[in-house]
Amino acid sequence: GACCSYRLRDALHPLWQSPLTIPGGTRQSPINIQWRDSVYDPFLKPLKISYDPTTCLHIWNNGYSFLVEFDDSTDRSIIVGGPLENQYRLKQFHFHWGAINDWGSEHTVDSKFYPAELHLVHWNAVEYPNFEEAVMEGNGLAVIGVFLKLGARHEGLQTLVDALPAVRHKDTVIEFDVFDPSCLIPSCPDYWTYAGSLTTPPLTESVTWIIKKKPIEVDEDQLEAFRTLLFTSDGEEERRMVDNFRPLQPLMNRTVRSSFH
Ligand SMILES: NS(=O)(=O)c1c(F)c(F)c(-n2cc(CC3CCCCC3)nn2)c(F)c1F
Ligand SMILES: [Zn+2]
Repeated sequence: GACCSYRLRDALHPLWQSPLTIPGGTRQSPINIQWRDSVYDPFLKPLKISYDPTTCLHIWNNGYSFLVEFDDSTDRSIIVGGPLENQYRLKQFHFHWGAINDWGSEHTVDSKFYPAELHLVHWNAVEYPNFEEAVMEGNGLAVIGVFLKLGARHEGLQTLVDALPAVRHKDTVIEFDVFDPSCLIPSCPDYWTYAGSLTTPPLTESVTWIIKKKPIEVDEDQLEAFRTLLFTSDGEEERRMVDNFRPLQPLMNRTVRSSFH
């Protein structure tokens, strides 16, 4: 009947083609972070981040976002502490952004969107043999989320922006051999944390999310540079890579904890 076709049409988001809500999903991402409902947890440790810039490998356009990938064959770029029981290895980082500055982030804070959001994806190499297996386990991944807001030009981001024309089309890649992503993470230690999922296929419920309270500032030209990328391969009809964020998911029976009062 009309109702179920409406639900089905509504659930198949054009970008992902797969259902937007995972049947039986109880810890899906992204979510709205209601600041006053977050619970201060005094037992949360500071997050320790140690990246080796020479583990950077390449930038590639995978048709959802542009990913900067790292050599995760050793423990040279890791995070530990915070809400995490183990240390996690950096695998890649990427961004989500909007067609205009009014939206673009995946998480929201008190229902406010930022124009973009950075995700640094790490996996639990203590307990699992590789990233692909870790993606399927409840404590397999840890993703640091950093909001981007419109403001001053970000010099560290500019080296990335300068490389984007070379990965304009889907499935293009360029070598990117030295980059320290900690320059993209605010020095303020405050974060929220909650149990969630990948926001792209396979949408598995394997992510401990660590969302930094403080955004980084980037300027209009840098956001516009993201919007010059394409979802499409060379030779296909061009579709601009914008609005590559998943809609908000129900909080269900979850509490967001804060590392700060
Ligand atoms: N937004 S997010 O939640 O931070 C986020 C992530 F956490 C990810 F892990 C990925 N991810 C997806 C794959 C394909 C793999 C292909 C082989 C099977 C495992 C997935 N590689 N990394 C991702 F694309 C993404 F957007
Ligand atoms: Zn992401």
